[in-house]
Amino acid sequence: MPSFASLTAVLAFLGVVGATPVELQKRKAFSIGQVERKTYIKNGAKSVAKTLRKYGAKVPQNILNAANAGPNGSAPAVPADQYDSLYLSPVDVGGTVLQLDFDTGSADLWCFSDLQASSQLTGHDYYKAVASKKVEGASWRISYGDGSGASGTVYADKVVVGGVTATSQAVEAATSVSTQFQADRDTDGLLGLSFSTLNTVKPTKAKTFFDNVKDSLAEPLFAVTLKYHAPGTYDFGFIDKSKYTGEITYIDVNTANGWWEFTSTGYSIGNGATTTVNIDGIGDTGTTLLYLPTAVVKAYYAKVTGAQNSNTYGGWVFPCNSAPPDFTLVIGGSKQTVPGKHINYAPVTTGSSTCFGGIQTNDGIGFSIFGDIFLKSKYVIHEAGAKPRLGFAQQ
Ligand SMILES: Cc1noc(C)c1CN(C)Cc1cc2n(n1)CCN(c1cc(N)ncn1)C2
Repeated sequence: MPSFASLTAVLAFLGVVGATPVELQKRKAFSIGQVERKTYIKNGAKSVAKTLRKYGAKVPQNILNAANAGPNGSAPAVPADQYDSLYLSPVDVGGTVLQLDFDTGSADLWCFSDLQASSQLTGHDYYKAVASKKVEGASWRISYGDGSGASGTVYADKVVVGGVTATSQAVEAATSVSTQFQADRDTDGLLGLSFSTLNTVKPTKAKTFFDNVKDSLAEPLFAVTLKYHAPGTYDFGFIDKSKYTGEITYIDVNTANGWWEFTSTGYSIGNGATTTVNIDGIGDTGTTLLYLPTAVVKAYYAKVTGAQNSNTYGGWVFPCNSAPPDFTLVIGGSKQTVPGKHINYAPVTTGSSTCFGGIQTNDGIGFSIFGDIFLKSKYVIHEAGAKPRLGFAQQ
């Protein structure tokens, strides 16, 4: 049985030989102009990188460099107050720079806008909605765990974060925001970095900024460096070796609920022994504190002098001059330690000698939340792709 190659050769030969002399004379020399496809990748290395990613393969650094892939970018994450209750990053939204709270626990990019009553805009920068950019028929409404929320309409506009541009990002312009956001003159809106399945735009969900830009980045990832009482960064498209020490430990993410959800397999307090227990939770930069199962929280505060679970203050408190112990979570087999001083969150009221704990129970939430108290000592890589995963390293 002749091989496919030999058959092909024969057919090719017949193609020419099969033409009679008259037909040969009829054939004029001609060329077909090639029309460049818009999506044609001019850069071979970029094409190789795209193919490797498509099939879940790691892209070697030399190919990444040759692909001069990018644009990558970095934005600062600046504490909004002295207690790191939230972090704000500058974002160019349709030509105005707004201070947005990058939130890996939600998927809406929404902002204060000139569609709101002007009384709600005092002290804010806000998005100038342009009628020609309106997404007709689209609306959004979001509520957060603390009861705050906002709602409005949708515009397609250019958004730039640290030099990385989404040319047609769904910008969710607020027509109304809750009293908590009206009282907070620092936050001009949020930039969601969870999975786009959590987006609230109707009738058609919108994509997050990261989903819109990830294929243009050198690598489909962003890395979060929140810091204790100091500015950190959100890096897009690259891993910055100067921002962490030791090894990166990766863990697979369960995306079924739209979050960066994973399971820790245990914990320890101070220099104590490790307790093996599965703790399912979400990485969430938009949540200030670290919310854990009641048994874990009780075990922790048993080691803090004067700690009590206060009805008055709605959570675990202790004397501000206590020295709470370190707290360690086991993630992907590695020990991820939170320094004790990070767990002294803030005085319960200004000037009080009673402080509110950075670790609180996840009662009523249904899962744990690894919020800023946990994150601000870590370098956390959020990698998209066929199998999204998180990478953890010590800062
Ligand atoms: C001021 C101030 N300082 O700290 C906060 C919080 C505020 C309140 N102020 C209105 C600011 C505020 C309230 C929220 N945010 N920002 C972020 C979104 N929220 C989330 C996100 C998420 N992933 N998970 C739970 N909630 C609630």
